[in-house]
Amino acid sequence: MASISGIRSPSSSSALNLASTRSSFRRVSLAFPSHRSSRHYTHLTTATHSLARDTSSDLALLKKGLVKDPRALWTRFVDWLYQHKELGLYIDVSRVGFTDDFVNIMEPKFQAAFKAMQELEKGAIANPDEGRMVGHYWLRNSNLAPSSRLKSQIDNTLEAVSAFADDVISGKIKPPSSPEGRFTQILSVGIGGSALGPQFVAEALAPDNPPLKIRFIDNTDPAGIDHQIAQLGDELASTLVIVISKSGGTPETRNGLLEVQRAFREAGLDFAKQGVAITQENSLLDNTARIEGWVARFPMFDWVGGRTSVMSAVGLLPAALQGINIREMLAGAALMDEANRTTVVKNNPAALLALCWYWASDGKGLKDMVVLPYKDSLLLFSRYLQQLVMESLGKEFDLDGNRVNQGLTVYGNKGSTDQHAYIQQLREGVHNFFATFIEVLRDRPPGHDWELEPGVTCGDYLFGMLQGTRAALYANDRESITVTVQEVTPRTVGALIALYERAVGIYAAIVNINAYHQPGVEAGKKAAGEVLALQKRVLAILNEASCKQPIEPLTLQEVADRCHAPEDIEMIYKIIAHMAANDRAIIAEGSCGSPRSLKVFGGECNMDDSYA
Ligand SMILES: O=P(O)(O)OC[C@H]1O[C@H](O)[C@H](O)[C@@H](O)[C@@H]1O
Repeated sequence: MASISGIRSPSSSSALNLASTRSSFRRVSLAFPSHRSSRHYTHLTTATHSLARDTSSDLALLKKGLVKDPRALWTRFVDWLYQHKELGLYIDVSRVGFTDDFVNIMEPKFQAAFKAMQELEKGAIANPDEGRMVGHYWLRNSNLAPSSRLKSQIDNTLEAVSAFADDVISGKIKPPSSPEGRFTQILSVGIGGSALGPQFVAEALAPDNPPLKIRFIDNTDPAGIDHQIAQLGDELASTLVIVISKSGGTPETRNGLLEVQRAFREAGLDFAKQGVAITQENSLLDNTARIEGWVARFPMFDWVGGRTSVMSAVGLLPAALQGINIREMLAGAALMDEANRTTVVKNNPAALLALCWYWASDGKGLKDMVVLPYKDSLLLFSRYLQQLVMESLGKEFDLDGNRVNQGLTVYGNKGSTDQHAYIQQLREGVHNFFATFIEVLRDRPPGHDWELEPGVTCGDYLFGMLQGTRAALYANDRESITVTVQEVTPRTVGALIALYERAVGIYAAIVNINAYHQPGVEAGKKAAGEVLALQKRVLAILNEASCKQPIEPLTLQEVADRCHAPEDIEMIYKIIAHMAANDRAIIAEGSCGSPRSLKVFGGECNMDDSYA
């Protein structure tokens, strides 16, 4: 059957192959100058013909772009509004322009995705490349765990985390040499999934005066580490250091630990009496903590990925120590998981998000997701989602081995702050995004509000800014989702995390990728290792040169030749520039601005340095 532009559409109806549908979309769209209207048009064109529907009214609608008539929009709003009563959470997808036909086309894909999620929850090897189960949903409902052994691991860990936190807060477990007689600070050392969840939860939920305050070392930046340690000052003596690493071998985390241990030594403190490890059993970190006799060790499980580990000891222990109700967080997540098990797309909150993501980004990440919480405490949500979404969905190959270069870019900060930064471009500039507003209805705890002008509170302004931005973006054909919660509580934060975890899982199933591995991360790590190995050779050559009488400054080419790595001369230049800036290489002649002029030797004469 022919579409209106004369291009043939895919023929089957419910079994419609979205990949071929997409290629038809693309060809059809060439006929239309406006990207927005062409895309709407093409979706409908293919859909309506393949499903043999009456298209006339929809076509007229699509030619006009998004629904703009206020009454029609209200109807769309009411028709599609999702509400989770118990959580007090709403999702409004009315400002995303998907059509009913698109929903119908996607239905089989969603049913397959729901099935995949059911299998995953039953313990299937949902991460085939790594041969692993994917069990973060069991963490908030251990009855779902596929064996009693796993269930008791979850339950026991939760008990142990709660008991340990209680004992630390009450002072039963205390640091050996603190005048305060109890722990007052947490220093969390970890990176990626071993930092982002705890950081988000702390920012969102820590009370103003928590029993223990938290700081993070989440990088191998020496100045950043020094800053955290300096800020602790004398309180280092009452700091509980939690080292978090699933693998137990991440270099940045190891470096953070070594730096902190050095600070403890310099302060005359016994690190082991203040150290806690969260890691997989028998990892390097686990063995170190066991041998050195750290205060406590908590397990991470093979079947929980770093980016979904916030409901394991990784997120729960730091949260509990800050006085955050972790059982409520788990309850919120469990309620959301339950809602996400329905197989009716319209009633499934995570599926609704996945549907919008697919529509807005053509199922290929062609548009970015801008996440805008209008609440300061949710500032880190977009940073948290960056790893959850981009490490899960950003994949080169699909499950069948086809090169797909999938992904969905996430960024954002908070409203209304961003209104004074980049909303200008969102409203009027390059149209390469869709927005997600996170709205929090409760402005302040009851009884604290006041009107800063007649009839208007500070929170009314924030509300007005959100609604105004949403409307202004939509008026310029920029689509948005709005997720609304009553308050930022452990329950709603747990629910939000669970919502996005599931949306990522469903979306990944729809686009047929493995959301649970991260092969791309290894390339950078491997290359970093090679750089450090080369650096050791460069250092040995330079130090040897500095031992000569007289000292023998070398050109970059000479260094490269002596390292037997002439092809690495650019990297050798960068290594030397970095070492020179840190007084470990001496520039005898020339400058880094003209690399060929450089002559260098080592910062110290050390003939013991060897290189292979
Ligand atoms: O928890 P760790 O094993 O130290 O891993 C920390 C992070 O490292 C990696 O680079 C992975 O890509 C992340 O998914 C992970 O969260």
